[in-house]
Amino acid sequence: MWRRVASLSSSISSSFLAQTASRLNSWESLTTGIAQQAKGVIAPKEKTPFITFVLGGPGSGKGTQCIKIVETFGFAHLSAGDLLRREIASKSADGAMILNTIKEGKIVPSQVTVKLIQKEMELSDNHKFLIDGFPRTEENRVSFERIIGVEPNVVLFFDCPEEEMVKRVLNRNEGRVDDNLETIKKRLTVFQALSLPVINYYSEKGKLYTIKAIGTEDEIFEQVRPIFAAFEVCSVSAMILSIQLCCFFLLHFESENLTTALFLLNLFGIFVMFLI
Ligand SMILES: Nc1ncnc2c1ncn2[C@@H]1O[C@H](COP(=O)(O)OP(=O)(O)O)[C@@H](O)[C@H]1O
Ligand SMILES: Nc1ccn([C@H]2C[C@H](O)[C@@H](COP(=O)(O)OP(=O)(O)O)O2)c(=O)n1
Ligand SMILES: [Mg+2]
Repeated sequence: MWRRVASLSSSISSSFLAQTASRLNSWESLTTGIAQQAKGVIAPKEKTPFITFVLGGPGSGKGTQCIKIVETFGFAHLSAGDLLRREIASKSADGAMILNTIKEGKIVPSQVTVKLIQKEMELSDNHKFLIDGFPRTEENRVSFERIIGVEPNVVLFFDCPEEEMVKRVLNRNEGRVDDNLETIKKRLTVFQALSLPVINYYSEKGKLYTIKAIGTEDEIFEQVRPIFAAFEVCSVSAMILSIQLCCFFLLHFESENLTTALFLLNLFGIFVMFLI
């Protein structure tokens, strides 16, 4: 299963060790919550957040796939673009600046966006977050790490040809100020220059899952589904293994045969976990 997931992308080039370490950390997040706590975000909550960044060019289908991930895996969906548009609509102090930046196809200063994301995370009862359209720059990424204090567990990259993205954006029909040919061209240049380095950074860290974002919405989701399904399987396996280990130590002094049997069962469990 793990190798099948990895083969989804030619750009998943990181070492097995990096991926295993990342997964072990994620198991903690999904099960026990003993992993490092995020500054200011989850102090009052029991579980460590499980964070997925959803990246891709404009119109690559991030928002569309996020809806499906939420339905299937129960994440909270935080769209950076939606949060910024809400700021514009609320006529807040930053509203005019955000509107001009978006019209120009540029990126809003990180501190503004990260504060909006942080507020939503604090308000949410969920501990699994899909952060859509963020980080779009290295500055976004560093600012999130500094203010929130955690790294993502998973980074999805929806890889879509430019001409398809342009076609989709021009047909989006949501009344957005940036859905016009002039702005989309600027956004694509910004994506190449500022967002691709972030994607490469996560690829090197072994956290990137590249999705070929061409085909029907359902076909694309069939590439996304196994990624989260594998994390769920891992968290269940980790729980089973913990229970087995408890039994092993409890029964250690009771019966030699039982101890040997449980020891072998544990070895088998570990073997299976590294296979999936
Ligand atoms: N697989 C797909 N094929 C064709 N159109 C799509 C597909 N996925 C999404 N769309 C449409 O393309 C537009 C952009 O999708 P969206 O999810 O808003 O992308 P993003 O959030 O990456 O900008 C929307 O109108 C959406 O309905
Ligand atoms: N991290 C972010 C995300 C979005 N923005 C701004 C600039 C983007 O062009 C707009 C729209 O972002 P959004 O994610 O909604 O755009 P798409 O869904 O990719 O078309 O918001 C930003 O400045 N910083
Ligand atoms: Mg979107």
